Amino acid sequence: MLSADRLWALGAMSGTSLDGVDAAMIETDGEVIHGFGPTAYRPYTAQEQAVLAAALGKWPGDDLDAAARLVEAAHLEVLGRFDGAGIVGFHGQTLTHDPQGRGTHQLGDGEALAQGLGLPVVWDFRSADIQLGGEGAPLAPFFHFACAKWIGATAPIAFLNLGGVGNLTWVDPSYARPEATGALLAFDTGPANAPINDLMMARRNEPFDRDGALARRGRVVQGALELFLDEPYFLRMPPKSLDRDTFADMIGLVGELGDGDAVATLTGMSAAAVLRGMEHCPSPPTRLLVTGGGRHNPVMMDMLRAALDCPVDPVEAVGLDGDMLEAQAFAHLAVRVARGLPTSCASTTGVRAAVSGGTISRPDKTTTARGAG
Ligand SMILES: Nc1ncnc2c1ncn2[C@@H]1O[C@H](COP(=O)(O)OP(=O)(O)OP(=O)(O)O)[C@@H](O)[C@H]1O
Ligand SMILES: CC(=O)N[C@H]1[C@@H]2OC[C@@H](O2)[C@@H](O)[C@@H]1O[C@H](C)C(=O)O
Repeated sequence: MLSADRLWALGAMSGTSLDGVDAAMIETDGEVIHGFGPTAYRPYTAQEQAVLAAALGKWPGDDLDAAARLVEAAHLEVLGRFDGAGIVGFHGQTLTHDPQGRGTHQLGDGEALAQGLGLPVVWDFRSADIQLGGEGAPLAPFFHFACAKWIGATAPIAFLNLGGVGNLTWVDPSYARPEATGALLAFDTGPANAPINDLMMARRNEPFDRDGALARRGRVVQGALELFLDEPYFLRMPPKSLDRDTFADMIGLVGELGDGDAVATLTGMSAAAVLRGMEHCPSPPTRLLVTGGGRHNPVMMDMLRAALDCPVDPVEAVGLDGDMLEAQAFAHLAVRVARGLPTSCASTTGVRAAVSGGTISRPDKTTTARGAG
């Protein structure tokens, strides 16, 4: 067991958009956030992105070494820029997420990172949760709970991450601990930016619809939107989670449309998935705080604002950093794992009992797999 006291922790996230590695330091005891530190970003080159994209969904498989070494090297480079961290939370790059089938796999060896950085590294955050019947995702909600406390929220609020996939966390900050029954409800809402990015790349050789410029010129085609909303996923009660490409077929729904209408409709689908998700909140949140790259898309944000009664703001409105929240989350979770505190519970992943996931690898080569309830 590592020190139970607060410490500076370094977290890294390589998200489903495959754009690069976000890294951030926070001071935390795993319960209370004491401060936010420096951040860094290491984009993947186009060549690296192609290697990672080719590896998506290929786990389990035996041809993943080049992709794994690439992920480790990128992380070593960006994490090596920081000083003063006592522990590292390393998420890795999700290749496969299939909780009811193949399991979940985040590419990259935390043991290699521990040796390379000379620091304890917590990794493989999701497997223990799945072994106990959970979805293994989302895991940021326990950090969202700490963020709600940090910003002084006194009434229920919700955090929405608009990454490649969308995920929503409803938080009641009146509870003392995140695993308390009633404190949290979390789940993946649906696709967010991934289908938009894929369509932009396929049709225009551009990585994303910057500022929603193309969507703004198109219109949402209702028939395609309704077909999309017929997906059984939206009827499932949370907790529930998605792989990046679970909804890849939705691009077919807009296949006959011109570029503007196609992107507008995909943007409308992502927003509509969030709106469906909001109906699951135990009570209407007083505010929706949006993190992840989609908060930069004014078309998607306006669609949410038009349909919701509560204010919808980027997390910067409360002093948080929407590009780094997930990296900070895995720093915070690393400290929770080191302290044996839970990182998920029934209302965030559907796990049978609150569980402390993750494996701790130390530079002296000792490794501890957690997973105790
Ligand atoms: N200015 C912008 N206009 C429109 N979309 C944007 C803008 N900036 C970022 N995005 C979108 O946000 C995406 C990146 O979001 P983010 O970094 O949150 O994803 P991620 O962390 O990889 O995903 P996940 O949270 O699913 O793991 C980009 O690929 C793009 O689609
Ligand atoms: C399996 C996996 O990597 N899931 C990601 C993905 O990206 C967004 C959404 O889908 C969420 O479930 C999760 O990431 C965040 C960090 C989470 O675990 O909270």
